[in-house]
Amino acid sequence: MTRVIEVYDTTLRDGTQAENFNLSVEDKVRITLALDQLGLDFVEGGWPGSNPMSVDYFRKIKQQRLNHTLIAAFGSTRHIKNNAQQDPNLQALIAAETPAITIFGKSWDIHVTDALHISLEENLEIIEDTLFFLRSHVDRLIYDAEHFFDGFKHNRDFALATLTRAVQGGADTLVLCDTNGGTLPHELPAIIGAVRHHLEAIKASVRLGIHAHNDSETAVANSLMAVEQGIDHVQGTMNGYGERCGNANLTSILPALIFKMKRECHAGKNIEALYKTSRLVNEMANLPHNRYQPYVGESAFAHKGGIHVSAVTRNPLTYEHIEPEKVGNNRRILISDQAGRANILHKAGQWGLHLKADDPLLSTIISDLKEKENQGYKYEAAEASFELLMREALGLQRKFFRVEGFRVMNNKYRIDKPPLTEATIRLYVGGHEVHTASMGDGPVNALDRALRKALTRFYPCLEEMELTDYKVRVLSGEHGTEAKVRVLVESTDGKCQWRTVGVSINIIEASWQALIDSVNYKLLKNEGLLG
Ligand SMILES: CC(=O)SCCNC(=O)CCNC(=O)[C@H](O)C(C)(C)COP(=O)(O)OP(=O)(O)OC[C@H]1O[C@@H](n2cnc3c(N)ncnc32)[C@H](O)[C@@H]1OP(=O)(O)O
Ligand SMILES: CC(=O)C(=O)O
Repeated sequence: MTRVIEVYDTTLRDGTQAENFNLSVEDKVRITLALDQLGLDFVEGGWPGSNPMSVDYFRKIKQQRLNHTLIAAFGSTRHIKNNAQQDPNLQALIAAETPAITIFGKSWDIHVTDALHISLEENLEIIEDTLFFLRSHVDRLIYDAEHFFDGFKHNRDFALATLTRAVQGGADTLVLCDTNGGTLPHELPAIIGAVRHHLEAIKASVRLGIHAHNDSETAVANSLMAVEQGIDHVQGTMNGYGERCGNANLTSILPALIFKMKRECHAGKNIEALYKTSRLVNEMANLPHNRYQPYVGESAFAHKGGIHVSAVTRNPLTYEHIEPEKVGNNRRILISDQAGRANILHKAGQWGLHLKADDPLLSTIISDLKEKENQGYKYEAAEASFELLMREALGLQRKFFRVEGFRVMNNKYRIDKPPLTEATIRLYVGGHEVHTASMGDGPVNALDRALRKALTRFYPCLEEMELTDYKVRVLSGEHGTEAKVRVLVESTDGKCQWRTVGVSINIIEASWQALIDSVNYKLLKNEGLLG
């Protein structure tokens, strides 16, 4: 009989051992609540013997109502100098008052002799009596057999003996850890088979688990292979954070278990929350979301090549391994020089523009797009500019204003003072000539201000708009300061965001193009002309 797979998250403990991945106590509590919503069985909150923050977390999480998740506190076997009752680490674990405790111990003989400087027999003793001491204090007692796979390969009898002693100490779950992440999937069946055989021989009735690190980039594959071999407790972290190259990534493991291997696990009940939970973890850690991440990355279901888009719009199965909505993600169609008719028709439909497959303007739009991309424009990240380009081609662009010219002056009047920048603009709105000037922190800021000053009395909605990001990319390094630049501008009006692009050998001209597109887009939006 196959058992329900237990999923154990260690983002808050092993995840925070990753470089640059740091969480406050409040972040940890928020992530715990989200993981509970997702339906994970365990959340390992930290090592209470390690730092006051972990202690604080265990105190605060007790005040929260969790629907399903059991909180686990983590620590090592007792120190050789202490007996279990007096070991400060074990005392801290009990004080955390969690329903589960996870203890890691050494399985690899060189760790015992070279890292702990104790004998193999002493290591067996500290495993057994640590677990024995903790047994009565918790519902679930989990033993992480650190470096189990390496230990097994070097000294099989000793590695197996550590498991025997963990069982004798009262562990209900034995987790085989690939701590250095060097094991490959094909090695697992023989090792797990030997462990199962050993446990049967000693008549142990325990769950077997896996905890894989990603140093060979096989942590997810190893975890899934372990499940194939009958393991029914899987540890990992959200987005794969963890010491060095990370841990097994639960955002890949969960959908694979549920949708592909058809295994039952509680997290399956709310798997459509996977995408937002994965993003929440990154937001809490103030890290960018990896757009290429399987299942939960923004590009995981983004189609760029014309051939792909054509097929996917006819039947998504042609280029998608699962439906994006199943994990809370969505399909995206990209616009670039690799687009074909299907990409353009899809965007036209999305934006409410009437364009038929046999309309000759379709070819005009595609050739305009490819010519512009060849000049350096990139519409993938600036769809608002492409929508304007399409409207222009379809004769749907409104002329809100006509610019006659602009001038930007940068005056470094004293070498020890910041420069003063001023922009002037001359434009027409209907029959009115408008001539404005504005100072700014820099040329783009001065232009932006002068443009709004000129237009706001005709179009007050521009007051709601602000530029939120500005990126410049040099397109060819061959001509030094004469190289072309691409400017990407991100704008918002508090309700939505849009991105526009400009390209020129002059950075101010490129910025101006992106700025003008952004303003035009906002004006169209305000008139309800956007789809
Ligand atoms: C595989 C893993 O990821 S395990 C988790 C690793 N995570 C961390 O290390 C983060 C939290 N760690 C910490 O805050 C600190 O390392 C502490 C509080 C645990 C220990 O700090 P310190 O007492 O200063 O020791 P230090 O950090 O140098 O660690 C080495 C000590 O741990 C002992 N130790 C290491 N593993 C074990 C173990 N499984 N069982 C018992 N003792 C152990 C070593 O024997 C050594 O003690 P010694 O110097 O008396 O021989
Ligand atoms: C326990 C653990 O984190 C490891 O062995 O990698």
